[in-house]
Amino acid sequence: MAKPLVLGNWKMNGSIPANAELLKGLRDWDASKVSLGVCPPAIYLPQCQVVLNGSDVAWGGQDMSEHDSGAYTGEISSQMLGELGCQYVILGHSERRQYHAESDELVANKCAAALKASLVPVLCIGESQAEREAGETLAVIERQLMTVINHLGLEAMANTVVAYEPVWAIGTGLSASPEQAQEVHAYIRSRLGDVANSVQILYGGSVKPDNAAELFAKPDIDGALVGGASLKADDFLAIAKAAVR
Ligand SMILES: O=C[C@H](O)COP(=O)(O)O
Repeated sequence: MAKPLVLGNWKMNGSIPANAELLKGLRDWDASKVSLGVCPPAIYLPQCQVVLNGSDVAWGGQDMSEHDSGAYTGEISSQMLGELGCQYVILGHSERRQYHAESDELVANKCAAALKASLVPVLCIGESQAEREAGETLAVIERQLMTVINHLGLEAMANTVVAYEPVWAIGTGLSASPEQAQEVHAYIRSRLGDVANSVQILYGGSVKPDNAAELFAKPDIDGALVGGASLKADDFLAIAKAAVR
């Protein structure tokens, strides 16, 4: 079983002074039992690099272009994230799929570009409330996941992280129950063939210090992709401590 991983997705939050305070609270983390990382807005990546360099805490992007370079105004490339010392890049987050019309194919292309630049893609997949109510959860997961697996090949999946994020649980305070999450995580693992045990499968959606331990107690939940609760060092560290096995 891979080492647990707890990643913070700051989304479009932060400021230089607030980040300084938050990063100061995180930088002494000892990653021997649980890996920890933050994904700030891209403009704050240099600040993270300065503060976290030499620490056990990793950092990464929240998105990137599928292209290497060129006339793509507003975009950031995998190489640029690499230059800033990023280890991870979140791809296919439901907010990108919803507000920027990202398709499964585009997300698969971005995952391939990330791997080419030696970044670890954190592939986000998950169903909407309507899809869950219609009994389509596993069909949605199958479609989103298999588009990427078919594009990259199973072997390359060993260098990725998968995050199950039910859209209805994101930012709502309504986490999936440990049993609901475990069912989907086990399904994801079953589709990863020979590399299943090397892939960290994270849960995301209203993870807080008070529900993290029961989620992490499930056998196929290897950590969390944390939104709101990653903005306070104490809460984020409490979640990371709950992931210690
Ligand atoms: O990427 C993180 C997820 O969207 C979860 O966000 P949340 O913890 O604020 O619900």
